[in-house]
Amino acid sequence: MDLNAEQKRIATLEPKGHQLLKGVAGSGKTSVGLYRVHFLLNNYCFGKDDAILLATYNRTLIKYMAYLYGKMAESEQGELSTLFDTPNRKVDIKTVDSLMVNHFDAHAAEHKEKFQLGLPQNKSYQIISEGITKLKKNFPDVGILNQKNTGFLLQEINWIKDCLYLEEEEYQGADRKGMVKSQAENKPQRLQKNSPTRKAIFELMRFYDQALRKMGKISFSGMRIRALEQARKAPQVRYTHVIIDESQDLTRSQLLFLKAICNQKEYSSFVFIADTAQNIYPQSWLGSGNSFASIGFSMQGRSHSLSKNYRTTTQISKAAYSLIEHCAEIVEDENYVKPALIDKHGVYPVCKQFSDERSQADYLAAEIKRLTAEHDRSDMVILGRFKRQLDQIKTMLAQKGIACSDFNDKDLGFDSGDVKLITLHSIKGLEFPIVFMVGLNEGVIPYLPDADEEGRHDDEVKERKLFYVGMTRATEKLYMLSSGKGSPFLMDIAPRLTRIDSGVKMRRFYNVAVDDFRFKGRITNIHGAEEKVRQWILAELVETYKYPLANIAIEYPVKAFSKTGYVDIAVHVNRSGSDEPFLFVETKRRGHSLEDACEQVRSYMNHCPPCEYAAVTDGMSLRVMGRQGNPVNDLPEFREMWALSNSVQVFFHHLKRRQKAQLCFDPNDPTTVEVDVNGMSKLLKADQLEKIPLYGSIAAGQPIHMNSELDETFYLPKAWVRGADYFALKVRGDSMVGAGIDNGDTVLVRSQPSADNLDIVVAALNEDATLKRFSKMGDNAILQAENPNYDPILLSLDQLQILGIAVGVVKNGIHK
Ligand SMILES: Nc1ncnc2c1ncn2[C@@H]1O[C@H](COP(=O)(O)OP(=O)(O)OP(=O)(O)O)[C@@H](O)[C@H]1O
Repeated sequence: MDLNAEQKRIATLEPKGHQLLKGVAGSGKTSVGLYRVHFLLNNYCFGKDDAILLATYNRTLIKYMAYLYGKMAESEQGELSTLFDTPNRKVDIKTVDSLMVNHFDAHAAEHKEKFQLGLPQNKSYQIISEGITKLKKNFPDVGILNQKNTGFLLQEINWIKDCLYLEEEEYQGADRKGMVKSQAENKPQRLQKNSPTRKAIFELMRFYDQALRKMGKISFSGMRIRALEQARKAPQVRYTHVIIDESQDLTRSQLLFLKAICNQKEYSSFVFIADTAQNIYPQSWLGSGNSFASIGFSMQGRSHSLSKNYRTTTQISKAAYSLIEHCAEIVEDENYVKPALIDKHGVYPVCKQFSDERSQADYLAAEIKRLTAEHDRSDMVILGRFKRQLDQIKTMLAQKGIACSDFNDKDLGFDSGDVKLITLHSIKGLEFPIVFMVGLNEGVIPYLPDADEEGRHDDEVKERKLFYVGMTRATEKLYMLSSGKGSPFLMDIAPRLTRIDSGVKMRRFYNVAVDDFRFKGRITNIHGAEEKVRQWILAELVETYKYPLANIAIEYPVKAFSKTGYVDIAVHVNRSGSDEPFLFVETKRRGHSLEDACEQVRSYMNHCPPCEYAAVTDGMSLRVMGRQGNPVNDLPEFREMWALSNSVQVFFHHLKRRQKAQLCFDPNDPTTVEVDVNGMSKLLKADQLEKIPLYGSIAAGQPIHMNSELDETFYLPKAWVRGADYFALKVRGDSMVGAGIDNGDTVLVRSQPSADNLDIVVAALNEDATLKRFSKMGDNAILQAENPNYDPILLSLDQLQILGIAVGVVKNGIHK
């Protein structure tokens, strides 16, 4: 992978103080950061005390960086400096917290303290709960001191510390976006500035800290405060250049820590890499409305942006953008960068809803097994909002023989063979070819456990960003699955950019406005749940599958014995001069079982022989079957030929390649032929077709063109008959039935005077030409029929005149 010109320009800018590199997900920000390390190392790192720090958010991102660097190294042909394989004395690629922990340890040693870092969440909750009981006596009117708010209060305490509001006064005056609660529901109330509520919370923080200290413990936010103090006083290292990836998610204490360990040389530099659309943590400083100026930097004239998303396909990129494009808080942020598309086409994301976890897991298992034919399982990742969702999926998939590994396991690399399980928060910054987002349900994402209207909005924006982060991790295929009522975010993703299943053109369910309903006058229950599904399918048949509305009927009567049933939707097409039902669709309300509907529609199809396809759907799943009840992946698209009153369909079998195709044309104008190979149809016009002379019989001893052609016209795609002369011959008799060539068929023959053993040849014999299987025996030839009723013909080679070999057969005759 080569960086583009703009990326390289940014990566090799002369280091001059601080800079901001902003850009959309997948635009190569991390790649540029890595390249810049190489550039700085070779050009601005010669002093004895010079060193470079590339700071990341977590450990998995370091693994990811090694993988990205490897990709770049491949095309730089050994030019890139070694950063990962052997440690470089002058370059540190580390998580911010690991550096902070080192400083914290030094701080503890200096102060002769001993703390154990972190404590289980249930223990933290217990302490907060005790604090609430104790403080309630002093603050009886502060509603927020309620056992129901334990989780919120713990988060608030960590936020205060991460923001370094170490004095109550500072906290009392701080802007606190998104933490507003409703009194009526006995939930936390607005955290008004200079209020008893804030005083109570600050007191609770003191209580919590003391309790921890007594236990010999310290929280991560507490650790960071001490680390910063230590770095300001006695930094363990000083970096000439600091590059901070994912800086939008760092806390104030982390950012100031990095500033404290930065050297102040003439050529020192400090680069923030950020994407505000991907800010997902509530404690983050820059991502929560605070300016760079608040940490002592002015970015005016110092920012560079990257807008091309190289990671995902155009389809995934567009779908992800449609999720955020109407969210003002995201797109109106001054550092937001609008994505630009590059030409990387793939398949549309699948958006699918299930009624429960079990059916979601069944689908997931089937899809993983199907995809295993083209992908390694290590290419696949399952993303959940919560760890508990992933644990459940893991168990269910294990029952189906699919092993999954938690990505957070320390020893798990990118190329471990199992499907990986990762939470949405932990996948930040990474990428995988196939991403399954599971359990995207209402109440799960956005997850807003204790927010009221005002607070809800800010939290919801963060959750929307989290969803966006998940979507933008997929390089090739994205699945968005829900196992109950779907997340409202799914409805915000433009339906035209999603599909109801893989390999299907149908877009996922969407509501059609009642004003736009089709067949309005014939609907009995216009507001019925089933009607919504029918209107969606009708819209899809017309808009996606291109069936003219004139070819569609609803409540189509089908006589089954003495009863008449009514099919929800029937599509008819014009073939061989008459209108025939071609496709039946039964619709059910969302979540309704499809089994009965399948049975019903199959029975309709059986009582209506011309009908070739049947489909059933409840808006969540689509099942399509062929005439024999055989499953078919997708509905066929409308073919222009079906609009003609006289269209004729013939089947072409290529004898050599064993391929089949369907040709459809109007005999009055055979210079337009629709060719369908394996369900892929193409309309070919005169300049793409070759007229093939068609003979009824061939007189021996004459050049072929001396024979008289039949009136019938016969055109085939030029691509099939390139590079040789071809003619067609009408078959009379049944001598070749064993080769699939029947009386009345037409064979396509390549003119040539010789044949290989076992070719089917057209050979001049007596007065006529005959079609037989050829084999050579010394100086003789045997012409063998493919029908035991006929004897082989033996003749010497010099008696035999081969006119050509049969390469294909057109069934049904050319005319009907
Ligand atoms: N110029 C390029 N040509 C081809 N591929 C590129 C180019 N730049 C980046 N990529 C690829 O795009 C993908 C995303 O790169 P990278 O992780 O650096 O982006 P990012 O902006 O940091 O993404 P995010 O913000 O989502 O973490 C990687 O697979 C990378 O190899």
